[in-house]
Amino acid sequence: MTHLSNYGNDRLGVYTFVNLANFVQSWTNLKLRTLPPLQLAHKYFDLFPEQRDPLWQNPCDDKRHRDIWSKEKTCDRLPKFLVIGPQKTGTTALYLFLIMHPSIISNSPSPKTFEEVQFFNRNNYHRGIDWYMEFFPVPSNVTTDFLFEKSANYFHSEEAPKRAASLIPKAKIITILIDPSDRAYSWYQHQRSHKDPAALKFTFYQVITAGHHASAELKALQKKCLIPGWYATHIGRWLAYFPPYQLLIIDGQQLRNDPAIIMDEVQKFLGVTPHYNYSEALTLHGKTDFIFFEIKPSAL
Ligand SMILES: Nc1ncnc2c1ncn2[C@@H]1O[C@H](COP(=O)(O)OS(=O)(=O)O)[C@@H](OP(=O)(O)O)[C@H]1O
Repeated sequence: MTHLSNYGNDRLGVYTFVNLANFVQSWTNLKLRTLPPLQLAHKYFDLFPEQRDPLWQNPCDDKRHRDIWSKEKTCDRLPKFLVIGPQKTGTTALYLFLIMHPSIISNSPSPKTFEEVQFFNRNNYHRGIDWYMEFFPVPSNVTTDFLFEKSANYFHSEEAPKRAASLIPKAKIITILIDPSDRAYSWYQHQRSHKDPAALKFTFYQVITAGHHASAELKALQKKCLIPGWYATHIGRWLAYFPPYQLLIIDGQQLRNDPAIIMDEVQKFLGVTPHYNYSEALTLHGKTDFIFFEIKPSAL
């Protein structure tokens, strides 16, 4: 985009390239050849395969980019923080608590990806940032409104940290951890309840103890079950792209037992205003397996 706008509409650019080509042709033995645009693109990506995967940056971070971007567009429709998972640690509970806050606004749900946008980890990324920003409202107050997105598979994604850091480098990152064996078991039960044929076929014991000689199906299930639990590896990857003060690790057990204290910590970490009184707003009814709460207007 930048190159097209810089050179395509720029007469000096065309002049420079024509003369450069003439110069090379006259003074070297290099044979210059060209191809139709599509074939040229294929050729280029054959030569530089690492450049097939784009890395989107915030168009508003550079004045030159901002100047050539459409006036109808804004960069304010990007999240200020991400809840990255991992799955089965209480991310839905945290999401529901967060959206109780008057200044915290989630993305609209994606019908295709079970409500989560899953932009940074999957091929949705290739749909581009306009596609992503469509999920977010234009904030009524850029300073005080906190847009966010929860995609629980970002946590263990190889690509997500690098891509997120490129587009939203100042974003805060929230992760929840529980005992990885509890997480794995909860995930396995989740798969069974969703009638995953492999999870229905094998016991949890078989899944976690499968060795080299196990069937490909069982090994694949084991990977999906256990890999998100390699907490140090995944957090290390996020920390390679985000400074530690932008990362909040929540104890999932405490979130379950004492959500108001955790939500106070989250508010402080985000720097969100006004302070929302979760102690008043959340009325837990003794059961920890499900989320029960009442929203009290007096909480503000
Ligand atoms: N308030 C609160 N705090 C912490 N944890 C809670 C809370 N409420 C529910 N849960 C438990 O969270 C588990 C589901 O986690 P997720 O919402 O992350 O699952 S998912 O990835 O979105 O499918 C799921 O765990 P399991 O019951 O062990 O499967 C829920 O019981």
